[in-house]
Amino acid sequence: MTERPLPALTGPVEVVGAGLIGASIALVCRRLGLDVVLRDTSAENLRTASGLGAGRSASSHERPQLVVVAVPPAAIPDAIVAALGRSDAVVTDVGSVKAAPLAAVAGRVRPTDLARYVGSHPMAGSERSGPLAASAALFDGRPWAITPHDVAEPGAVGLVESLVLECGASPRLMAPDEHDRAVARISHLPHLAAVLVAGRLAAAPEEHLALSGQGVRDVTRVAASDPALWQQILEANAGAVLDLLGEVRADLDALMTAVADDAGADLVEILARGNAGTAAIPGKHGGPARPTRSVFVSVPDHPGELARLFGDAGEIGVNIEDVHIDHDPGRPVGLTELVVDRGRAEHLLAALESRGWTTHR
Ligand SMILES: NC(=O)C1=CN([C@@H]2O[C@H](COP(=O)(O)OP(=O)(O)OC[C@H]3O[C@@H](n4cnc5c(N)ncnc54)[C@H](O)[C@@H]3O)[C@@H](O)[C@H]2O)C=CC1
Ligand SMILES: O=C(O)C(=O)Cc1ccc(O)cc1
Repeated sequence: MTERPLPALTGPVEVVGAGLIGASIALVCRRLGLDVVLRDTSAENLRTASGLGAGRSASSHERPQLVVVAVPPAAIPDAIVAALGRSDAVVTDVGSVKAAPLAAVAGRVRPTDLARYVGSHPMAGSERSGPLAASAALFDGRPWAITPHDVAEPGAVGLVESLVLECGASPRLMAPDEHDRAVARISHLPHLAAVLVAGRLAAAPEEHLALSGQGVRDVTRVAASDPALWQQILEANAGAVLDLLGEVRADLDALMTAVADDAGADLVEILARGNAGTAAIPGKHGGPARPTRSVFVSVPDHPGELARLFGDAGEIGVNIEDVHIDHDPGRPVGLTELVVDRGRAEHLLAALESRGWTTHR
């Protein structure tokens, strides 16, 4: 991303908040052989994260090179201020919103200390929380925003960039305000859309739910996330989220009119805008979106079968872009969706069938 040499991440790295994101970063740092120091207000999460090999409990006299604040959004400003006061380390946070915490910190620390703080935000995670959901592979190939403020030290920005690269992620430098508008669009609004759709399901008749397929699962997955976390995220980014919700409200009115009036052309235009939106999402590694197609394969519920399927796809020479497994515990097979390059899908289907796999077209 930049031409200048980046400062090496040598540790110790201190992680404040050893939950999903914090423990995942800690696991990466441990894998690099760095000394990792953990802090958490939950003794249980601290014990679990240490037990998973994410690091050791902090003592009273740590001298970290880098502190990563990974606590819930509402606790972030206090935790950054405390970290800046405890040592002379570079401090970053991984919070989902950047401008409001920065303003809160800037009002409470000296400019020389503020210079050591650089916000960041990994665009990776899950609907699960806590250290048991952590993984050193969480950030592989994902974008990770770095949001320097005007007086941030270049060396501090560089060290955060080094962390991002060591985590296997792709650093994207941007201003905090711009970041917040971006995540309102690509994360917070999608989350709320998922919540609204999922909200129609909780009290739905069982025979309706029994027909659920992959579509409803795709659209609602993130709605399973922790409501307390999301309440804090939305509160911190209310302005940008409200702007988009206003646009969606207008779209919803237009959609209702088009459906009610049987206005086919208007409806097609609205649906086509959805096509354009999905096509605009870049490919996984930041390149242009490549058209993909899903190939569905029945996989027997035996150890090693999934590995055999992946092995066969590899021998057939087709790269798997993404995978979803729909496993019904009551049945001896799982349905596996392999997302592959659209131009290679037919070849994969035919080759898998010739190797004895049951596919679904
Ligand atoms: N969940 C996700 O997918 C993503 C979350 N984030 C951000 O990362 C941060 C952490 O989120 P998760 O790891 O998902 O949450 P989590 O709930 O898994 O972990 C948070 C941890 O912080 C601890 N904690 C709470 N208050 C604390 C305090 N004052 N001092 C020290 N420890 C404290 C909790 O005990 C818990 O272990 C949040 O700010 C969130 O916005 C960023 C990207 C993705
Ligand atoms: O699970 C997913 O796909 C997510 O999108 C998780 C997520 C949650 C919060 C963030 O700030 C960033 C990513």
